[in-house]
Amino acid sequence: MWFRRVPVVAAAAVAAAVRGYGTGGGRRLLLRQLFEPSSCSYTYVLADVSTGDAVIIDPVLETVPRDARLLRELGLTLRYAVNTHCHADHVTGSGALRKLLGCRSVISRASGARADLLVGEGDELRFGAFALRARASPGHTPGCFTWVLDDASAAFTGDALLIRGCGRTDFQQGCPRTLYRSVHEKIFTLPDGCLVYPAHDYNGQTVSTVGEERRFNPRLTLSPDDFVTLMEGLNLPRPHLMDVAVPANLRCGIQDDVA
Ligand SMILES: N[C@@H](CCC(=O)N[C@@H](CSS)C(=O)NCC(=O)O)C(=O)O
Repeated sequence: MWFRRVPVVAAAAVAAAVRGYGTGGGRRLLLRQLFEPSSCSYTYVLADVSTGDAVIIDPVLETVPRDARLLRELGLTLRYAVNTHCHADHVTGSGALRKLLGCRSVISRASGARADLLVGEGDELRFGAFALRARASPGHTPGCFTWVLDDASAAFTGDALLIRGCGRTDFQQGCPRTLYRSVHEKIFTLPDGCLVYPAHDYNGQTVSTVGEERRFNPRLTLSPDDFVTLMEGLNLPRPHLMDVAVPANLRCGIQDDVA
């Protein structure tokens, strides 16, 4: 709720206000960034160190064995397997993780995909003393969501905002004008120091900050009209797995045929 239409000037105050959520007991967060090389995808594991409750963001089918092993080794209980959106370049691992570990799969209602939990703006996922809150950030797809840690110290931006880039807008009902508005209104309104963790990187970068992207992102620092022109002229090749990935991901987390 507190995230809705936060003006830039109020962002620091908002961050301070929400630090009260579960921080009194000296909570400790575990955060792991994991990489899948064939699609250059990042998967994130977040957990409350004290309780062992965990969330995984954007798992990839091929790396489910690795991720499940890590969760088991660390003694974590996976509560949610979250998809920031219906990916077009790889099959989600949320269905396989659900089968293996009994977690609940999550995606936005606006994605049109199936999952155990369909979320909307302001919804939150709690894990131990922590929570992730959902901010709709459509444009790459209509169902894209950015998940923000409750103290606004980190944002998992999916394909809406990449490091010095952004998601393409030329398929899956993508819209450059919508993406521009999403990033400016829903991500760039977070505190400068908020860490930006994207779903992909193609240049070996791992993490950025809201302040850095607001200043240096070569696409999102353009005017809205110039951004639209740039995005409409990208002419990128289609992701090679698109025809397999999109139908599989629309069955996100509840497919019986993907082990
Ligand atoms: N070559 C890859 C697909 C690369 C790609 O299109 N990436 C997407 C995100 S995954 S749909 C994107 O938005 N890229 C933005 C950009 O500017 O490159 C493959 O074949 O899988």
